[in-house]
Amino acid sequence: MQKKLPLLITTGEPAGIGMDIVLLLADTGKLQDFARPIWVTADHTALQKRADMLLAAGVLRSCPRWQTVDLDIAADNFLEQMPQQTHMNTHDGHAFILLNTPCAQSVICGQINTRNSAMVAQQLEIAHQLATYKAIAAIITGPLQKSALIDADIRLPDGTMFSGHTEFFMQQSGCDKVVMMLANQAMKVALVTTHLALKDIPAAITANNVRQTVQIVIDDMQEKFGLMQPRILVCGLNPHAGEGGHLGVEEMEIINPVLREFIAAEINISEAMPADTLFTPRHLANCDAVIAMYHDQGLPVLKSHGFGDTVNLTLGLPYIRTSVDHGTALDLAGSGGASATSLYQALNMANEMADRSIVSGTIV
Ligand SMILES: NC(=O)c1ccc[n+]([C@@H]2O[C@H](COP(=O)([O-])OP(=O)(O)OC[C@H]3O[C@@H](n4cnc5c(N)ncnc54)[C@H](O)[C@@H]3O)[C@@H](O)[C@H]2O)c1
Ligand SMILES: N[C@H](C(=O)O)[C@H](O)COP(=O)(O)O
Repeated sequence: MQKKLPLLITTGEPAGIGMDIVLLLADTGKLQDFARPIWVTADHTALQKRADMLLAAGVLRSCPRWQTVDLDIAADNFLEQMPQQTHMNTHDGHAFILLNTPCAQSVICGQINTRNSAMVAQQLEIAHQLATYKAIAAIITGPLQKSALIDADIRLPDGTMFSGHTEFFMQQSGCDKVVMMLANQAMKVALVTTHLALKDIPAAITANNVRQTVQIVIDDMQEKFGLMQPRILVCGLNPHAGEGGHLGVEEMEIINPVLREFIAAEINISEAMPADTLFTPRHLANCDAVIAMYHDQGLPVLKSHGFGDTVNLTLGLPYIRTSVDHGTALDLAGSGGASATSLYQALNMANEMADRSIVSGTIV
């Protein structure tokens, strides 16, 4: 039988709860639910220290066992070495394989230290390289502190400000466009724009952006969720979807002409709808995905229906990437108060997508 490739978890900001939630799932045996090796990127020393804290807090029953691999990321043959590691799995008593990504300075819970931000970025680089090389089935990201990477002057590959995992993986993969989607039991919400200041959003609502977003949502609802004829509802940008042009013209001039192209092609999609009433049970009952124009139009509604139980995923990438729905929760790091449910859901979704996908003839 073909071996299944690993799921890779990046723990993100070391002062936050990324390591805590991995340890919590390891302690309860839930990392074994996926019948795949689990690889984790983190600093070995910081992880051990966090485990000790959680043990002392009484939230871990025992210290999870893991096997540490010291990576020589700078080595030319870094990627060639990695597939040989796939024989290491979770059946030998280890909860996971730790790909050690050392911090520059020791980690203090809840205290951002921008000297450790390069290590956060390095985790993303490793994840991208392993996914591109098809050494892993999927990337599952823990939370990072965007402001820390910005303050450390860590930039996206195109030299612009670091704004999130979504933009990082998009640029590293050479994609022109990807789509942020968050999903829970209540709904799936995809965004036309991601991490943009409110004042910059209208200019980003172009016909091309709307068209690319819709197409990626259709393609990935089919490929990643197995929904061959997805039913999609689309929010307008303005109050009351522009009120016939009296409260904004983006719906009439940009959004609806694009949506009519898809309707003419017999795609089950709405024209722009007033966002205030779109998210009501009557509409949601008859739709597979909502497309919102911007971050805080869609995500607050979705998170109010299941924060902590939601998965963030990136559509349109050449590999599978899911994520937790929450941030670094600096206030909870090391306390045992963090919930690991979103990480579990993100692992579960990535695993299901990997089981469904066939990459280069290899079942991942
Ligand atoms: N996936 C990601 O990398 C990601 C996602 C969202 C936010 N962020 C970043 O996180 C940082 C902090 O953002 P924020 O304060 O707005 O959001 P946050 O999610 O870190 O915290 C919001 C509130 O929710 C609580 N909380 C968060 N996760 C929890 C968990 N697993 N269990 C229990 N309670 C939890 C926190 O204690 C806090 O009270 C920002 O830099 C933001 O950009 C990262
Ligand atoms: N908007 C995301 C959320 O609410 O979960 C969060 O900022 C993370 O984004 P990235 O996955 O791009 O880092």
